[in-house]
Amino acid sequence: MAEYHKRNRVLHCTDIVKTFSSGETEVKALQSVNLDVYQGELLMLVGPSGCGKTTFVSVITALLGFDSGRCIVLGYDLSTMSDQKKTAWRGREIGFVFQAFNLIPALSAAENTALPLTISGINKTTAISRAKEMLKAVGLESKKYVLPGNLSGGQQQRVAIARALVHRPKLVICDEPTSSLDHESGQMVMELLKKLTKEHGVTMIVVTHDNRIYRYADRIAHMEDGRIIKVEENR
Ligand SMILES: Nc1ncnc2c1ncn2[C@@H]1O[C@H](COP(=O)(O)OP(=O)(O)OP(=O)(O)O)[C@@H](O)[C@H]1O
Repeated sequence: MAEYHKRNRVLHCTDIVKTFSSGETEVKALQSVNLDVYQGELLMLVGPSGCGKTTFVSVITALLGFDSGRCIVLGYDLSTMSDQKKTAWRGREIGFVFQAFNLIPALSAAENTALPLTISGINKTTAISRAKEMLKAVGLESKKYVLPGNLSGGQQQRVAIARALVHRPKLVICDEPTSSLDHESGQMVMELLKKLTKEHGVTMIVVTHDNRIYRYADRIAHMEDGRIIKVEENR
């Protein structure tokens, strides 16, 4: 039995449709997406290029609107929220990890990690102290004063993970977190994401093409042509 809590639904999407139009052309990026995601699980979203993965994670984090369907995320019905509420909600409840770590070169690991807190108005001393705790959780306590350029790719991604989690979001979206890493660093990053999911009760949705990391998923949602065609339990 998986360790996540099937009763606590973090995401509930039904019949999500999203069409992009430019001039005469229309692209049905999401045709009718249905998906439930539960608290504390690591769900991987996989599928061929262009099948709609980025569009879907943009919709569920309220970065992109949708045409029809229902999308409840962490108890919020996204179709009824104002843009201002969406921005505040996203900053508070969601963390993002990207393929390109997007660290600021002139800031130390601790300062980079602290950014979401300082941006939200928390004073610098408190922010740095919480950032250091988070760096400890990702195994980088000794690198807290080091600049990103002096860290390996795997270490930079661990700083990016610390930054994504420092404000204690309930949902973390990881977009190809291992694809710019070598095999060993990729496995370490996935071990870490899995551990943080279980220890902090956070829910992770990992978009990936990297089948070497599928074994870290609790479930794998397969997407094709704007639909989720299959969700597998990973035993
Ligand atoms: N802003 C946009 N305007 C027009 N079409 C778009 C836009 N964004 C995405 N699309 C189209 O929507 C479809 C789904 O794209 P999406 O980026 O969600 O796929 P993906 O599965 O994330 O692909 P990849 O794995 O290559 O990142 C594609 O046909 C894409 O060309």
